[in-house]
Amino acid sequence: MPYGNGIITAQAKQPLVSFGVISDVQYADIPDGRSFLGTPRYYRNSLLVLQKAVQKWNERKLNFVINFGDIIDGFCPKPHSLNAIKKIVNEFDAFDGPVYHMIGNHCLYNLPRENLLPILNIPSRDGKAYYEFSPTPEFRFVVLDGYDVSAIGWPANHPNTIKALDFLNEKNPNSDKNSPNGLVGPDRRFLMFNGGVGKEQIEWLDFVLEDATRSNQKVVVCCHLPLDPCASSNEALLWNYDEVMEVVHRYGCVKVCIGGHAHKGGYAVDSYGVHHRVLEAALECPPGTNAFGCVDLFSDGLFLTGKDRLASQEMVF
Ligand SMILES: Nc1ccn([C@@H]2O[C@H](COP(=O)(O)O)[C@@H](O)[C@H]2O)c(=O)n1
Ligand SMILES: O=P(O)(O)OC[C@H](O)CO
Repeated sequence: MPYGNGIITAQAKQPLVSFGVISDVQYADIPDGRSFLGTPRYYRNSLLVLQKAVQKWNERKLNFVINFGDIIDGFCPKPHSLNAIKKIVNEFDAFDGPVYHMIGNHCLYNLPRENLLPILNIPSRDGKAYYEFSPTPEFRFVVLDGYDVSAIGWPANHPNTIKALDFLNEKNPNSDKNSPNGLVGPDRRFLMFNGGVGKEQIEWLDFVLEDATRSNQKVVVCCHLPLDPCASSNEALLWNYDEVMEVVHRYGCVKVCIGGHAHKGGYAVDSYGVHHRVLEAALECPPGTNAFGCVDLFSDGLFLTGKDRLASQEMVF
């Protein structure tokens, strides 16, 4: 039995569905490097981490997989971006079931939305990348577009680019808008490599959660950018995580929020009992180690079985 002594194990039930998770693969065919703060990044090894993940997900015959974004790294030489993304999408496609992708900042450093979304098979209208799916009648999964209002990915003259640049100018006094210098606490999220959820998406979220509540469904919210300061570094948070969480808390149906982007990962339960899990990055796995997970979803909780650097976690709803 792979699980601990929690309630889920004690009931020894069959999961409703089981799914794979991975985040921040950030593949590039370039030598190893480091983040701005000096953390090692293994750009080529992340491909091996993904291959190992797909092998495990197939062995376990999981129902679907969710990729939490940043499929390739911003340092990927731009003439190679398209091939690098296709290479990683092909690796995901070796999984024997549906794969749900979401966009991260590094995806958008490489390709504009209009080219990226079809490759990632993200259902889209006007370049927007939020959607939902229901793999079992009891649950809905909402995938948010955290770069809806963003200074990256949209054409330079797009209203969302202009809105994002105005917002950054208002919130971040540094000339390098990726620098959090002088910003305090969660205000350190007002960085160019983050983004926000726009008004139309907020309204859509409200509609979906109201509908889920009426249909007696529970909801898992997925977003590349984390939604809770206690589960993430301040620098990685969604610009308007507070506004999104206000909508989430209006309804009791959201049980879990899962994200990536903050590479060292995290976990917290907020004051409304919503679980927040930020996944450890595949990119930061030294060769020979891994970071991916298999999630068993039950009506009253889930169990995330993590591999190596991705911590296991039981969440009871
Ligand atoms: N504390 C920080 C973190 C980042 N930056 C800037 O963001 C860029 C990307 O950072 P990575 O961690 O992904 O390497 C980096 O080049 C810096 O411009 C920062 O200023 N302060
Ligand atoms: O994935 P990156 O390079 O955008 O890094 C994000 C940072 O970890 C957020 O603090």
